[in-house]
Amino acid sequence: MPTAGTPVRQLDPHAVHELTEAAQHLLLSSSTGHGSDWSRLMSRAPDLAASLSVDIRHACRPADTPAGLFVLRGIPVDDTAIGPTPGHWSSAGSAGELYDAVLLLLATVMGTPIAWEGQQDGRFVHNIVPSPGHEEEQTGASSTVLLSPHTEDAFHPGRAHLLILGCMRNHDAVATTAASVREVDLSTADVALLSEPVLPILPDDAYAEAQSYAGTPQPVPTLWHSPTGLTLRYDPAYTPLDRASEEHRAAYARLSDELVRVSTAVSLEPGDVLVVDNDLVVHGRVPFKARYDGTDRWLKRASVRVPRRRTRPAAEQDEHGYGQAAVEAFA
Ligand SMILES: O=C(O)CCC(=O)C(=O)O
Ligand SMILES: [Fe+2]
Repeated sequence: MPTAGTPVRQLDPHAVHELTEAAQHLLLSSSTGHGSDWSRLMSRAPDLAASLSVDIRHACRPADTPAGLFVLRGIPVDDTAIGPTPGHWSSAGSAGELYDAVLLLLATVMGTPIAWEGQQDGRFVHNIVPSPGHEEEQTGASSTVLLSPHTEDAFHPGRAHLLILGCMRNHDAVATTAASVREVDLSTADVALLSEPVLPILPDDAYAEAQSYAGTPQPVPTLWHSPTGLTLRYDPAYTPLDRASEEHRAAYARLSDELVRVSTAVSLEPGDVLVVDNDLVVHGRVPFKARYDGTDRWLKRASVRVPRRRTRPAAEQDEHGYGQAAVEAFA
């Protein structure tokens, strides 16, 4: 069970049936005989998503509490049928592709799915699995370290508005952590300091190519007021804090402490779909010991842009994004 306090939106059996039928239809109509043609599949997703019932659309409405997240529950996962957990994203192939299609449909109801050429081969649905040799990284492939709270793809102006994590398997109940900026208690002075563009956010280890980008990293604000309230862009593991003044660092540390204070742990169960507002909520993961025997924790991840959402500072339009481009589905 997710920790008490996480809003859970239960899908009824009828909605689940409808969703899985639509996902199966999407896969069948995009089958090439040896896998799925994902560009064909993506092009068919909008019509199918638009035909889904009001129950599903209602379940996909924006997060409506300051926690900025919710869990969709009720989708069954057959632990045997999905096969072993892949040892690395690059060997996942079509493993669990029914759930890729389910996540893409949900993502399409919520907005426009995005992918990154420089990450997981440009796939729209990523496989998050612990991988040998990556145990201590600050990426989804790690395990033994705390994956510290972060905004997803914080280095980039095209980052997702919503992050969707679908659970395939989680035998050890390893928790995802989440903390909302709308729940922190910070002084007006600290908010003002952290609203100044002082520090850049560098590309994370999942983006090898962006890390060798030759341009100068551009400083960005950590906090700002958007029309809906306080909003953040935060990834301390990739922020060169030593470039800031002592005063700025102290304010940043107070924000970090507050995010820890309000943090919740969400232990996803198979079939759970966690939807996180990436403008309000930072997420991470507690440390765990990988099994590396085919029964490891396995999540699917999709990223969504919400058309016409105006939560980002105008100055972001001038950022170079370290040469990376977010690829929008149906563009
Ligand atoms: O493993 C998790 O629960 C979250 C990993 C993560 O940060 C991500 O998938 O973006
Ligand atoms: Fe993440």
